[in-house]
Amino acid sequence: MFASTPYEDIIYENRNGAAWIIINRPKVYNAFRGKTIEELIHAFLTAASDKEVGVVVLTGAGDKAFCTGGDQSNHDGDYDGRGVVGLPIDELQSAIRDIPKPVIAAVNGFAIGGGNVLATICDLTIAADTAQMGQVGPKVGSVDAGWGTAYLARIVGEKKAREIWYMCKRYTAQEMADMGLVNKVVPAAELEAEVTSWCETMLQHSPTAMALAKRSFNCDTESIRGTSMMALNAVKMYYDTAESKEGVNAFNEKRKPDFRKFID
Ligand SMILES: CC(C)(COP(=O)(O)OP(=O)(O)OC[C@H]1O[C@@H](n2cnc3c(N)ncnc32)[C@H](O)[C@@H]1OP(=O)(O)O)[C@@H](O)C(=O)NCCC(=O)NCCSC(=O)CCC(=O)c1ccccc1C(=O)O
Repeated sequence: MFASTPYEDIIYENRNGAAWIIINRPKVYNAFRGKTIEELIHAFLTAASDKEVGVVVLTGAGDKAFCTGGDQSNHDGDYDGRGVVGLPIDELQSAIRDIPKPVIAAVNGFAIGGGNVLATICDLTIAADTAQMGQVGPKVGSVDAGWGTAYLARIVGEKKAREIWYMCKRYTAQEMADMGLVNKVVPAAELEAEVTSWCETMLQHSPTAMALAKRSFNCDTESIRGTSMMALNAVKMYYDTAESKEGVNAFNEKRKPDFRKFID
């Protein structure tokens, strides 16, 4: 029996002790706006305090995308919500890291931009063989300098992390598994069953031991939270520039950006 909570941009289901949090904006490839982030924070905090929940799954609705980051149609220097850049993205990232339960990213399609950062922060990542993952920030006038860069480097190594950000290529799920960003790749039709099976295994384990393990992993990279917060304020100033806006406008106008004109 599934218990569910009504939200507008996400779906929340308790599936036998696993909270499934599903970003439900398939028309924009599960890009997030302010409301989406607020609902995701609420859902993660709900799962954190629910004694019936032992593990959390983050995924996207439909078969096209896990999450493609900020909704570019709602981005004009600020996004449309609260927080430093109009998205309380820092609070969501902290919620995923801080809840004392494992979080699995079930990557069912594109995990791009801020969506790729969410998959990076989750404890585990299981991806469909059809998924494509990568960064677009420098192509669209943005950067997650903190969790998106320094923490990514802890996972895939400095050279690969720099390649991901500087080249803005799309990688297959298998390429990301080879780099260490994905734990397992499965045929798309088997993603839900595979994730459910990992949840069932972890639900048999001691919740306190699991929580202590997660906290201890986090300790080692905690300073990156400070980098992220500082960078968010720098990114806010960057979002107000014509150079950043050129990236957003180019994406929305479906053309290549012209950044060279901003060289002094
Ligand atoms: C996902 C793509 C690679 C898919 O490409 P393709 O197959 O060619 O399809 P498209 O025609 O491009 O897209 C299909 C359809 O979806 C719409 N769409 C896709 N992504 C978005 C989006 N993010 N916002 C709005 N709409 C989107 C697209 O317009 C099409 O709609 P139609 O109506 O059919 O025309 C490709 O689409 C792609 O690269 N998308 C990513 C775009 C992007 O720029 N994402 C934002 C990156 S920046 C970001 O996420 C920052 C937000 C943030 O979290 C943050 C802020 C400040 C500091 C740190 C962070 C942080 O990242 O943590």
